[in-house]
Amino acid sequence: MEQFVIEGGKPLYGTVRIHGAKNAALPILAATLLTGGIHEIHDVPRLKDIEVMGRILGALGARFSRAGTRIQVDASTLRTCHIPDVLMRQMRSSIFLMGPLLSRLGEVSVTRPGGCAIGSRPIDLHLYGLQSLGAHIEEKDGLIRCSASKLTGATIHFKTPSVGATENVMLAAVKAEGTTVIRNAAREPEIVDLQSFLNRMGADVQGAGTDTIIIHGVRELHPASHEIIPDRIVAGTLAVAAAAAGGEVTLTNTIPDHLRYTLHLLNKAGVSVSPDGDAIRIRSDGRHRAVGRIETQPYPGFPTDMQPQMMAFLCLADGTSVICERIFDARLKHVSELARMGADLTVEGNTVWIRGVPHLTGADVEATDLRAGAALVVAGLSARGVTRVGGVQHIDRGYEGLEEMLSSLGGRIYRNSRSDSD
Ligand SMILES: CC(=O)N[C@H]1[C@@H](OP(=O)(O)OP(=O)(O)OC[C@H]2O[C@@H](n3ccc(=O)[nH]c3=O)[C@H](O)[C@@H]2O)O[C@H](CO)[C@@H](O)[C@@H]1O
Ligand SMILES: C=C(OP(=O)(O)O)C(=O)O
Repeated sequence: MEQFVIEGGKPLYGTVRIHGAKNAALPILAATLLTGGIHEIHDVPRLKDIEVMGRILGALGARFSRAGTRIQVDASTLRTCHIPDVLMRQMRSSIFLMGPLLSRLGEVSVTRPGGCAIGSRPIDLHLYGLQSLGAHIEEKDGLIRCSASKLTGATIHFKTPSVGATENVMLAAVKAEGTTVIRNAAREPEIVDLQSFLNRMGADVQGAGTDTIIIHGVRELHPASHEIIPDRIVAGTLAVAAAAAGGEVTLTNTIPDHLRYTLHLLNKAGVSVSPDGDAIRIRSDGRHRAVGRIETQPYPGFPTDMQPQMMAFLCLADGTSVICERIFDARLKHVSELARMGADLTVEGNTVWIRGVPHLTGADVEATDLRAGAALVVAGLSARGVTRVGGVQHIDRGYEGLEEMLSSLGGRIYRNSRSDSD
């Protein structure tokens, strides 16, 4: 098992380019199954989840190849509609394959997806959406079989906005007969990116980024070329790391508007934030103030995927901040790890009171999921002494070479193999 070893207390200086977004790339790669021919996707990060998606596409019969940050997929040779359980379990995004397989082959069989252990994460909205388009769904002995002789457009009203369910329905509906309307759709930028890719393939999708998406079914799609949007969570994590450790960092290849809420909070805490075109400059002396009460919300609200990192930052703020996690029911596992580093945190239900302390102290901590791991890295960079963060495999799901990006900014962080006796 690997760990990050971090010598904290060093300010960060320099410029770093933000890679493409995992959460945009994954549904777009799933979309390549909708038709045969060679698709070309650019700026796809090298991440564990992308590798798993490649393995799934390969297991389904598609050809998947990477050259640098460009991925080519050709699904002309798609030969099965079954995804083995061992692959389904490796990430949440395996569920995105349901929509395209149903559309292309008229059937799909999967088991429940895996993903970060951050809550119960049901799939009822995915199944409701596909059923509304005419799919017959049966779940028996852990296997979900979904079939449809024909998909027909429908109006789908989600009881809560779900990023994944919105994307799955878009993927299934682009070739359905007639018009599909998704109401109370999720509005995340990654959904807008999926819409752009689908429209490049010849689909007719409008409204992504609002709560109503309208999809007019088309008969044919064709392969397309597309560049993935920058990862707003990676950018947000580096911004928060620079704010916590102090220094001056410029992030390039960003869409500052996608980070609006995170940047607003940093500003409120007294950090200097200057967006300039596709760049964002963060300047901080490492001292900042509490931000009051914040709640995670669907986009454009404060993102749950930034909650742990923001909490790590606020541990060092002057005063008390309160964070309420409203999207996932078990996304506070970093709290006990931050406490090992001297953070003063009190949890009640899904709400955490964060009383700022003058400094954190290096400790041995464990990443239990992707963003919890990122939060511990942020804490380690700003702590006094040495922090060892275990569970690096979770961090590798969402950050390409996080330690290299931070080292290039002067952070003292390196990857180490850990033996059980350590
Ligand atoms: C690959 C990807 O894009 N992952 C992101 C996606 O996950 P994901 O798409 O899984 O998250 P959702 O937007 O679906 O989840 C939002 C809420 O809806 C609930 N829900 C979801 C589906 C369902 O069928 N039933 C149901 O009740 C969830 O439990 C949660 O409370 O959006 C999350 C919320 O922004 C992010 O944290 C994840 O990083
Ligand atoms: C929770 C996340 O990912 P996933 O939905 O793939 O588990 C995340 O990116 O923070």
